[in-house]
Amino acid sequence: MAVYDMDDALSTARSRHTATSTTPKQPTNPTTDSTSRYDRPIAAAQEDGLPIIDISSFLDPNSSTSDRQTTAQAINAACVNYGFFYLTGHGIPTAKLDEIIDLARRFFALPLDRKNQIKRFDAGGPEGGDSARGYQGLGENVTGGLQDMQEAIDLYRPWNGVEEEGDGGPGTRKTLQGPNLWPDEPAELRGVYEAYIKQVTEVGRALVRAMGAALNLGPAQPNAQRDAEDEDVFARHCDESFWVMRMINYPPLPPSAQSAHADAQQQDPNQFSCGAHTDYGCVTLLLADPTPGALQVQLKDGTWLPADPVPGAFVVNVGDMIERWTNGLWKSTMHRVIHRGDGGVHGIGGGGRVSVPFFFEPNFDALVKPLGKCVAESGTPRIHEGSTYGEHLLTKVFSNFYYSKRTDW
Ligand SMILES: O=C(O)CCC(=O)C(=O)O
Ligand SMILES: [Fe+2]
Repeated sequence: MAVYDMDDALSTARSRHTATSTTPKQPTNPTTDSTSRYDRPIAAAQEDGLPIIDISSFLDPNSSTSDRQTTAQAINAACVNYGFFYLTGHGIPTAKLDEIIDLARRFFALPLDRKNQIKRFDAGGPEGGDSARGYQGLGENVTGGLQDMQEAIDLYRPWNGVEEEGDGGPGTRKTLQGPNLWPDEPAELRGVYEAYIKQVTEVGRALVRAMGAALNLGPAQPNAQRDAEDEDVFARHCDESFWVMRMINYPPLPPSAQSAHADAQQQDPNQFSCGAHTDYGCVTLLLADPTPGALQVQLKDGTWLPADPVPGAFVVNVGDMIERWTNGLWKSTMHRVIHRGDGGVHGIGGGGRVSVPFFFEPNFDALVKPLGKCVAESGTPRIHEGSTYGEHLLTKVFSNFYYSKRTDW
């Protein structure tokens, strides 16, 4: 990563965060023609689930142009209608995916003091934390101001820029500039995950190439400029992807205080395993255990569709940066997780649901602004003046953690 002025990025991020936190949120996926054009796709998803897309033609250098076009068209339809789809043909064996889930589950089954050996600490503090990497216990993650019922390890692309001294003086760090904190146990976790990150990064690269083709941006010219608006524009801006990977365990949500005495089925509507949100970056490749009914995706009519796992497939969604690049032609769709524990118990961990999302993101210093062709096609003014992915990420890191823990969990 190129040298990056962290202080500038941080102060821009802080002011953006303050400015946006008071702005009412736009309705999800507004469309001018939501009663006609989108009726059928909504009904289709409600009956058949989200579309399934095979990405193999963008991973195979010998695939035919027509196979790639078919895939690209399917991606465009899925992104216009839902912003979510299942991805197959990625080439990562199902046994490897199962191992990733199993290793995460084994980590979460450890006693809390062992998990806290890789605890996330605030940047600038004496523990050398960077506010982002490491283990966070139940209730530390916050979405929309509410605590999520989850524990997680957060890993990021290693920081390749200059490492500056944190605000607390020598030995302290700036936000995101620390090393990843890998657990010692299970001993094989780190090696297996590092190999997986390489594989899933290749899938992310193929996916953003397919997305450029899906938008019909036209073939890349040899020696094209980084910001040339051709079908490789996303791939160039993600060539040093500042990826994020989370290992998450969601214990079943507890019954609310009132419902414990009244109707046990009735649950606190303000409690979420992960509150409704959009993802920050480019594309998310979500791997989850087989628990049904946990992840829900908001359709354009406002209803919530369960996105249950399909064996061997990733659940993919586009994030805020793709929405910005496409000037809203493809929306970064709201989703949430509600795991009540009635879907059965999976191995160790007492009914916890485990997922491992991989966020394939733009480069930290990638300047993301609406593409001219998408602005013209959307027929609406530019939705954003443009800023770096790093600035956007920092606003999210600041709004994501809860510093005074609830004690009733
Ligand atoms: O665990 C899941 O199913 C989704 C997690 C998620 O949406 C996220 O971490 O952004
Ligand atoms: Fe998400």
